[in-house]
Amino acid sequence: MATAADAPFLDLRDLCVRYGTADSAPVVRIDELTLSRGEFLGLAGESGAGKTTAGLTVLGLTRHTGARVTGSIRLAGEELVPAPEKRLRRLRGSVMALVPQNPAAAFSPVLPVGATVLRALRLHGCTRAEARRRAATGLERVGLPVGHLSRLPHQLSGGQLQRVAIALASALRTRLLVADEPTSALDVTVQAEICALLAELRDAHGTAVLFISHDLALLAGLCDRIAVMHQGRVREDRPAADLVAAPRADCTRRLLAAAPRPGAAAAPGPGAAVAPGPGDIAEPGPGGGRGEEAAGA
Ligand SMILES: Nc1ncnc2c1ncn2[C@@H]1O[C@H](COP(=O)(O)OP(=O)(O)OP(=O)(O)O)[C@@H](O)[C@H]1O
Repeated sequence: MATAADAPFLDLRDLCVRYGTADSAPVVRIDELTLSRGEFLGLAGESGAGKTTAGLTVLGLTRHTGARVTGSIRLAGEELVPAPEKRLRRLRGSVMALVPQNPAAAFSPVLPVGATVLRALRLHGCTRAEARRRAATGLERVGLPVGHLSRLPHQLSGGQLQRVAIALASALRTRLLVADEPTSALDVTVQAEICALLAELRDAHGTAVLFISHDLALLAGLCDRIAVMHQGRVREDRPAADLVAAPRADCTRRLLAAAPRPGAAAAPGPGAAVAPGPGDIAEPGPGGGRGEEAAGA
């Protein structure tokens, strides 16, 4: 018999996100998507596929932009879709957090980054001394001198700021990170360092990571599984190595073809279709199945 310990850490069911009226077309419609403790799940897809909307909805952040969310998001067994804002605020930081594409937006431009870090730690129950200790350990873990905490955001590079954001997640012992294209503005070397830090965070705290990117080669090197979205739906969700070695959905093939990278995931073979296929274009009906079926796999 399944026990609570077997249950996925994050479990999305029949998740539907709409903007506008209740009968507007959904921009996200995920029948099922799960993430285990300590797992790295890549969420891939072309621009507009719904990746960011899905990630922000998990954190309860699309409510603020007028989204209508229905269905179920369970985090460690707790249902979040109808959860009060106060509860979501508490969970953000202590249990789940966002590593954004542009970390500068997460820090006040007029305060030293350390002030933001210490404030977040204090909000989540740390004493002043504990907050200072954890902030210093977090900075050390991401390889930055503690003195960087007294710098303003514009005095740090994009990669350094991203490290501070990860140091904060580490200091808060976050259990779920939604990383939304966290390395897309960084050069390849810094990108690799940030990915290594996320892996360390997983090892230190069992943090699960939902890593959003259109770059399948990057995801293949980092993630246990990859789910590929197209037009709001998950078209395939499989172990990363299998998915890049033998893509099933047309949208996956297009992503692979668009981002070949030496030494990383192989581009599809010459026979692979890269033009939109029927599985991508056809919108399955409301009772439509999961991605692999929609992709004609
Ligand atoms: N606040 C909003 N109001 C209305 N529509 C929105 C809003 N936010 C997103 N959308 C729409 O939802 C769809 C999915 O957008 P989303 O940003 O989630 O895609 P994405 O896969 O993350 O794309 P990208 O890789 O370009 O960031 C798009 O059609 C977008 O226009």
